[in-house]
Amino acid sequence: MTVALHPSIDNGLKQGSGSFAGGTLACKCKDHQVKVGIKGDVAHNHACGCTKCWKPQGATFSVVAVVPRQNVTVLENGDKLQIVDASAVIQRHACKACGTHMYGRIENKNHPFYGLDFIHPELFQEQGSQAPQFAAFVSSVIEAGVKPEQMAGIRSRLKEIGLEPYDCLSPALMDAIATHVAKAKAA
Ligand SMILES: N[C@@H](CCC(=O)N[C@@H](CS)C(=O)NCC(=O)O)C(=O)O
Ligand SMILES: [Zn+2]
Ligand SMILES: [Zn+2]
Repeated sequence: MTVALHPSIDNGLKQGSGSFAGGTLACKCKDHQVKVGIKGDVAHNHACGCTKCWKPQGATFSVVAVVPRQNVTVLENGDKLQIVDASAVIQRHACKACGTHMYGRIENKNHPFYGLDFIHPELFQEQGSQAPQFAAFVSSVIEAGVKPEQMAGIRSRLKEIGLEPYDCLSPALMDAIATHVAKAKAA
């Protein structure tokens, strides 16, 4: 049996259209769904193995991407949203009823990723947004109960579908963070 990573990637990556104009994210409630409007395509879409990012039932990884915060608008039933952990760097706004994380926001203006919100593209009602590009925080799945001896199979399955596994973020994003830190220190 192949390793289950996440339902949106287990059958292979579905490439984005390259011209996704944005759409609506909907939570998993049967009625009074929380709906969040997103302008434009997502960026840096990736699988995340950390324990903080929201995953659908049974998934080992989250699939999460960023969009500029000004491109995110709560459209319907925003009264159902609550912040999961106000002390976290990323304040994840989740539906109180079904638990789905609708967007995660960084309020610390000095953070390297300030200005970007984190969203889960599988919640789009529309098709065509950017496909995942890599896998991050892969070793962290052990913290959620995966056995260390399962890791070789998980990493090889990620590679097989085209997602390079990293135990923090991708080199490009780690470089971006370090560049921000270096500039802040120099200032
Ligand atoms: N090993 C930790 C890693 C958590 C972590 O650092 N997650 C990254 C990727 S989402 C992060 O930037 N977290 C900031 C936050 O959750 O606010 C875990 O699995 O809980
Ligand atoms: Zn809901
Ligand atoms: Zn994460």
